[in-house]
Amino acid sequence: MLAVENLKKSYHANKTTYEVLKGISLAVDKGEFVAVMGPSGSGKTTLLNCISCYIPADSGSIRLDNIELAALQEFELAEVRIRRLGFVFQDYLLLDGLTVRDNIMLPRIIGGKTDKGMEDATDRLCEVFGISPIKDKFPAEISGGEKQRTAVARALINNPLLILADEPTGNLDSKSSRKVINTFVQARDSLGATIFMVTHDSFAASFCDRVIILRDGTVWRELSRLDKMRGAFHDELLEAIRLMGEANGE
Ligand SMILES: Nc1ncnc2c1ncn2[C@@H]1O[C@H](COP(=O)(O)OP(=O)(O)OP(=O)(O)O)[C@@H](O)[C@H]1O
Repeated sequence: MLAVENLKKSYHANKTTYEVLKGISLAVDKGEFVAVMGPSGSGKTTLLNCISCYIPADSGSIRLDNIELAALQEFELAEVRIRRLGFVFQDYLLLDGLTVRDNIMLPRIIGGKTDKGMEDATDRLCEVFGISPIKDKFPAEISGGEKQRTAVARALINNPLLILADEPTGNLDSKSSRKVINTFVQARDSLGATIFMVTHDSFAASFCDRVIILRDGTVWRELSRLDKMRGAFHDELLEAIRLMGEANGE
């Protein structure tokens, strides 16, 4: 589904070059829910922005369903963003002037696919995520959890190959965070969605199938949940984070 190989990216500021991604390789399989963690400055957002086609990498390869993104022209990358990727942001980014239903349909409208199928797909997503009763409301009239479910439904409307989520649990408490993560788990289990999520939140990450930990622009460690209980996987993540802190002399 997603294959990243030896990805490198530097920023240049004040005549200095900052090497941020130093040869990242990773893969995400169809139907997997994968988290990327790592200390501040380890390159998580830069990696996500490269996969999102927002910034070009310096070298290396990103293949999405066997399409090499580096080989695409700008207009083709825009097509990938609109049709092949779904995005979920920390602040939901719903449009205040549109109803829940219209917000969900928006990527499809932007992509020019305004057929009858769009309405059916929207209604189906509203049902899956339990937001049918509020679909004619506006964002100001719904709860935080309902906004997040709307945002995840919107990310799924074009049947994307991959959902990219940037800190979706942000500063939420663990109860709200759990509701958000349940929405992703439901998207994976009911709709076969593939999800790649950047997070600082080990609790949220402990619901994932796999967690990739970055350190200083490289993949430091990958942990798979396999058949472990969530709590045991959370402990394993906390221990890995502690070990990384020790290795950093913290
Ligand atoms: N546009 C830019 N120009 C110069 N340096 C940048 C730019 N964007 C990011 N950086 C630097 O690259 C490094 C990695 O940034 P990035 O945002 O990818 O890290 P991160 O792991 O997502 O951090 P955080 O957890 O704090 O969000 C940081 O040292 C940052 O200062």
